[in-house]
Amino acid sequence: MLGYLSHLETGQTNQPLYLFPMCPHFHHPPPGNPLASTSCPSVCLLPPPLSEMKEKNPWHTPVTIILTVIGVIAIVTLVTVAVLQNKPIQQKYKYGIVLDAGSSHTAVYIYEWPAEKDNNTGRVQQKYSCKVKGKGISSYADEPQKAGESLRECMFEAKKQVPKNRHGETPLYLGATAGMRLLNLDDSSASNKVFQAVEEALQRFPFSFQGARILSGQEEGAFGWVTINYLSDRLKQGLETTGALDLGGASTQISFVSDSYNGLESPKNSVNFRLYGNDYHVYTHSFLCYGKDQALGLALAHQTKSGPRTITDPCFHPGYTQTKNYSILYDSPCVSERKPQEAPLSFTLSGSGNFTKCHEVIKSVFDFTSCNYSRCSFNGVFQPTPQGSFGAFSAYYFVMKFLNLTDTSTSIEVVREKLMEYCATPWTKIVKQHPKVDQKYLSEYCFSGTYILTLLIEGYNFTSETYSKIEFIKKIKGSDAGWTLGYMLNLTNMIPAEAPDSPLLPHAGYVSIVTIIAILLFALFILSLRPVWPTCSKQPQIV
Ligand SMILES: O=c1ccn([C@@H]2O[C@H](COP(=O)(O)OP(=O)(O)O)[C@@H](O)[C@H]2O)c(=O)[nH]1
Repeated sequence: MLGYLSHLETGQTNQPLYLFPMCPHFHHPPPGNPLASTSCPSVCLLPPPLSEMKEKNPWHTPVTIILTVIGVIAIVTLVTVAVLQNKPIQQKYKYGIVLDAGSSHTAVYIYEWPAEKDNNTGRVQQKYSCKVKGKGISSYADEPQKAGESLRECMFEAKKQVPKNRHGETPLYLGATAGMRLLNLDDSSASNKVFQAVEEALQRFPFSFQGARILSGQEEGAFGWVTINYLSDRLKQGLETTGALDLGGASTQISFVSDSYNGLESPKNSVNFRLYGNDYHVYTHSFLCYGKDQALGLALAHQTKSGPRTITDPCFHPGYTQTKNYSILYDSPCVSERKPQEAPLSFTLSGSGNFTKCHEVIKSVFDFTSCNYSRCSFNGVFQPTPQGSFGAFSAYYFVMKFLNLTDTSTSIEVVREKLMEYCATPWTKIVKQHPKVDQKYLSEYCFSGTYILTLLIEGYNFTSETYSKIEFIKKIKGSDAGWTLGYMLNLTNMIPAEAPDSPLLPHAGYVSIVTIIAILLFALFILSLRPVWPTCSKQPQIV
């Protein structure tokens, strides 16, 4: 047992001097009773006489002190180096801008991704979006300059959103869809002038402008499919993919992977991708003129074949009336050839709000009779049976959200009943219920809802079971569903064909393991000094 009272050895003081460096809570014994058990609860190290201390206490030998200091420094260095070496580089971002020049409007999207992750995607996300005021660029055919001007406000905003030092290296793309496809069909010179005007306008901004062009329907469908599968991390993880349903104003796209489609039957509907080491054969088709605005035109053309002055339209609410100009309606190349001879200037449309009849009118704009393939959707277009889950976005979402029909666990029969009730609601009541909604949009929801249901069920052959696998979506993880992100990922080569080498451990895991090992090493080092540890006893000190 080691227990030392210094005064006995030194005899220098009357009051004993207790030196218990290892027993910090040990207090001086009560005066007059130096032997009484004191408050040191258990282990006590009574120091050796000062003269012996240097020899007997290993903590005080220079070698031990030096070793301990070196050990601590080594561990601190190891952990610091590990942490710094593997610390993600300060989050610096890169940016890409895509303008979606749709038939009804243009939207500007800014994407950002960590600068060091250029080639290891799954990290690109939408930073900002801006809806350009006014109509789509195709509606400026007669005054192309205004198409360029219309983009300025959102582009100035984009300039503020992207840090100045990144402006020059930020790619800027403009992709035009069905509105410009139609204008190009109708009047290619007007379409070129619109492009010239928007290019001139975009070149004035400090970004790296990569050109403006019309996307093919196939690209629009395929990049929408890439976007939603990228955002839901299905591509990177090699999971079963989700189909994409995109409804625009002038065209609509369906894209999905089917076990029964390898691209041999109707190769024009096949798009192949190799992404993150997986091969995808995607079926895709874009129906020009079957976006919801052009489909309404088709339905109206069907009802005005004979050039009447009035029509009773079942797709509009009872009490709704509108005068429409024949030449405006038949201006679109989707219906221009069907313009009735000797039609008056205009006709008056009166709503009757009858879902069943509206469904019949809408069905008449589809051709379900011709099919030269094993199976078709409509208009003689090959399509495998829908398979797996689907994300339905753009106007699908706007319309179904407004009608409160985004819950696809609701049976198709119930959806029909709800639409029936909604269409039959008098226009005055609808306006009262939605005073803030633009009346142009408001008047068309009965038609649009009925059109969506017809397109999905009769057009694409969704059944009660597969309908329930559709999810109406606007955004995924904060980024809008649409073709723009997929388009940019493709053009910037940001989805590698092969799976990137992933680090063995994520950064946090790596740092934890290094820290735990360092602590264990330190503990082992301390334990290895055990033979030379000074000991302490619970027994009271007897002097
Ligand atoms: O808040 C909104 C915004 C858009 N839309 C409709 O969604 C469609 C989107 O068309 P876009 O111009 O984007 O598509 P494109 O025809 O060029 O593919 C159009 O019918 C719009 O009227 C809508 O119903 N609500």
